[in-house]
Amino acid sequence: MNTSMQKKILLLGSGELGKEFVIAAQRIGQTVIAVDSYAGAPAMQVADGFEVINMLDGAALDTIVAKHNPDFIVPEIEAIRTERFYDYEKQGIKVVPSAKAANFTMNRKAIRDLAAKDLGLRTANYRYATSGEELAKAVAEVGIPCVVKPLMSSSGKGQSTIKSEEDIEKAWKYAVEGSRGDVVEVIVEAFVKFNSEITLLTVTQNNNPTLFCAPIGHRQERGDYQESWQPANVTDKDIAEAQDMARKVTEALGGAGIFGVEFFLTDEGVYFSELSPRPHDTGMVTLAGTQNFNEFELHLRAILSLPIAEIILEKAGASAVILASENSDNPTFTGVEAIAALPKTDFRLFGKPTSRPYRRMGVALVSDEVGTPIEGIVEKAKAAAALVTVNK
Ligand SMILES: Nc1ncnc2c1ncn2[C@@H]1O[C@H](COP(=O)(O)OP(=O)(O)OP(=O)(O)O)[C@@H](O)[C@H]1O
Ligand SMILES: NCC(=O)N[C@@H]1O[C@H](COP(=O)([O-])[O-])[C@@H](O)[C@H]1O
Ligand SMILES: [Mg+2]
Repeated sequence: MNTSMQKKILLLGSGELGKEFVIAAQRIGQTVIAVDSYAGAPAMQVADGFEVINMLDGAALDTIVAKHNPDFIVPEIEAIRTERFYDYEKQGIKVVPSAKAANFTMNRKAIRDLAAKDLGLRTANYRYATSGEELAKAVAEVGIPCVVKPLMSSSGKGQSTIKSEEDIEKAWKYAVEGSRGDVVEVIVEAFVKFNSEITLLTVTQNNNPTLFCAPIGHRQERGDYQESWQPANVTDKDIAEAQDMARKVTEALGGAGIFGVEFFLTDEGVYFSELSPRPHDTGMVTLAGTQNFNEFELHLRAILSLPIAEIILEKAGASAVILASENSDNPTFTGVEAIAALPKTDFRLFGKPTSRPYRRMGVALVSDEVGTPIEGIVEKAKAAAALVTVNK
C-alpha cells in the first residue's frame, strides 16, 4: 500500500487565495497543478505545473482531470462547471470540501434555498427573477431598499442596491453584465440593516470535530471587502447563534475543509448571508499571524486529514486591500519601501499580470497583542495600504 503523504492537488482557480494555499502545500511537500483562465496567475507562479482553460467548459475540465489524475480537486473560485464534480467524486477523486459544497455554492439559488428552506436559517427575505419584469414584481414583494445580485458572481460583481423604483431597470442590466456563468437570473434580497458583518471561518474535518476560528469583522464597498479584522467584537449569544448556523450548513454540504460563513449581526439576531467552501478573502487577515495556523494551512490540514490539535488566537490583526485604479498590462507599485518600514506591519503583492479599476493587487497586514483595541489596528492597516499605489 502506498502510504505516501505526497498528494497531487488540482487547484481550480489561481488567484491570491490559491497562491497562499499552494505555498502552504509546498511547505509540506505536496504537488499542485494550478488552473485558471489566464497564464501567469498568482498561484501558477508557485505551483508545480499549470493549465489555462475555461473552467466553465466541462469537456476542458474532463481533459485536464484525466491528464493529471489528481488525488484532490480544490476549487478556488465559484465559476466552474461544478456539475462535473459529482462524476470525479465517483471516480475516486476527493473534491474539496465535497462535490455538493462546490456545486451548491456556485449558484446563489441552491445555497440560499438550502439554508432558508431546508435548514430554516434566518436570512433576508428573497425572491428570484429572470427578466426585468419579473424583477419589478420581486422588488414589489421584498420591498425597497433591496439588493440585486446575479445568481453566479462573486466579489460584488453585478451587485447593486435598489433605493427607488427608478433603479430597477439599471439593476437588471448591471446584474446581467456582471454575471459570471451562463445563467441569466438574479436574486433580490431585502436590505438587512445590520450593525456589523462577520465571517466565521469553520473547519470541518474527516475524523475530528468541527472547529471555529475567532470571528472576523469586515467592511465592504461595491460588494467587495476593504478591511477585515480579527477578533471581531461579537456577543457570546451572537457567536453561539452563528456557530450553530455554520455547523448546520457545513454539515449539510459535507466534506472536509475550511468554509468562510458570512453573517449579518442585527438587533433582531444573526442573519446567515452566504458561504465560501474554501478560504475566504476576509480571512487573509490570518496572514498577519493572528492564529497558530492561517486559513490556508487549516484548509490544507483538513483536506489531508491531518489533525488540528487546536486553533489559537495569538494576535489581534487587520488587513486592508491594495486596489488598482486603472487598466494596465504591466502594473507597477510605488510606496513599497514606505510600507515595509512600518512596525508590526507586513504586506503581500499578488503578482497579478494585469490590472483594472478596483482589482485587488495586494493586501496590507498589521498585528498587535491580543486585547489591543481593534479599531486602532484597522486604522493602521488602512494607512499602510494607502502608502502603496498601483501604477499603469
Ligand atoms: N441583503 C443584504 N443586505 C445588506 N447588505 C448586503 C445584502 N447582501 C449583500 N450585502 C452587502 O454586500 C456584500 C457582498 O455581498 P455577497 O457576499 O452576497 O456578495 P459576493 O459577490 O458573493 O461577495 P464575495 O464573493 O466577495 O463574498 C455583503 O458582505 C454586504 O456588505
Ligand atoms: N471574493 C472572492 C475572492 O476574493 N476570490 C479571490 O480573488 C481571485 C480573483 O481575483 P481577480 O478577479 O482579480 O482575478 C480568486 O482567484 C480568489 O483568489
Ligand atoms: Mg460575500
